[in-house]
Amino acid sequence: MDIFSLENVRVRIKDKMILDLKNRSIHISKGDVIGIIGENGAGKTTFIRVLLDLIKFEGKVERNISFQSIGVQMQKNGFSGLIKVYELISFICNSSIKDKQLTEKMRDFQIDHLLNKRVESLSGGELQRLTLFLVMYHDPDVLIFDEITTGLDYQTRKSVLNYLKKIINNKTVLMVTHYYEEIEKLANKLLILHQGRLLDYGFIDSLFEKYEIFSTFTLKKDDFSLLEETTDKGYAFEDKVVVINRSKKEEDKRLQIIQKSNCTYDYKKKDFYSLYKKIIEQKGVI
Ligand SMILES: Nc1ncnc2c1ncn2[C@@H]1O[C@H](COP(=O)(O)OP(=O)(O)OP(=O)(O)O)[C@@H](O)[C@H]1O
Repeated sequence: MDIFSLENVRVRIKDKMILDLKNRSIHISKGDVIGIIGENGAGKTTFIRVLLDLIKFEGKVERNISFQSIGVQMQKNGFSGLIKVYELISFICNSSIKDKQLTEKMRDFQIDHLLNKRVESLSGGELQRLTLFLVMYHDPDVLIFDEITTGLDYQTRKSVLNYLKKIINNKTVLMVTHYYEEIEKLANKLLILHQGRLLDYGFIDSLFEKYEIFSTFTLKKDDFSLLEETTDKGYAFEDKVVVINRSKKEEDKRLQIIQKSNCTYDYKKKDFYSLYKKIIEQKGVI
């Protein structure tokens, strides 16, 4: 069953088209966990705002779910920083802060010791735990996260991700992110936007197949010459080069060369950086 379906959606602000899904239809089904990616200004937040009816758009959006069943974390949460944590919780949860069930849940999210703090004084990790608690409190069927781990340190990000992995079971999830590891860990579908246009949308495994990425080797720039005879190109990335193997046969051939030379390399079965690069390239947007 489709939870959301979009046809021909366009968002125009003044004369600028900031989301243009003309002639495109997008179906989001129950149980999909979708990573939404694209560079800054690609239209990711606008897409989410369309789903939630928070912005004026042309085209058609069907929602087979009530807004009460959607839990949303947005980049700008709109909480006043001056409000105390316990005030915010009792307001959003519509319950006394002393309620037994509420207290247990707060303990689960490790926010029970933050109740008397002002929201503005919370650390990034504390604020994200509080946000997740508020998003999850009514146990929504659909979860929408707009950069849930941005600004968190490595350790906190890891623990938020582990937590998300546990809670998203059987839920439909849309997550805007700039971190490929989040997609790798959680998502089964990918939606790629670029300058307001949809570049592709589909199951991650199908996209890797469609764009012929079987695996990748990442080498230091100086070592790329070793593989130059086996490929016409690599994707430069910081001081490294990524080489895409289109098949197991190509992987084996290159692995032999790499191992003979003793150079250091990284191997990835699902390299989202290469997938994104290839999609951008094939759609002619660079
Ligand atoms: N209210 C607005 N008025 C004018 N332009 C807007 C408005 N909202 C968004 N835009 C523009 O629309 C484009 C898409 O914005 P959006 O926030 O959807 O991008 P994004 O992909 O979420 O970006 P980021 O990764 O930086 O959060 C941007 O160029 C942005 O400046």
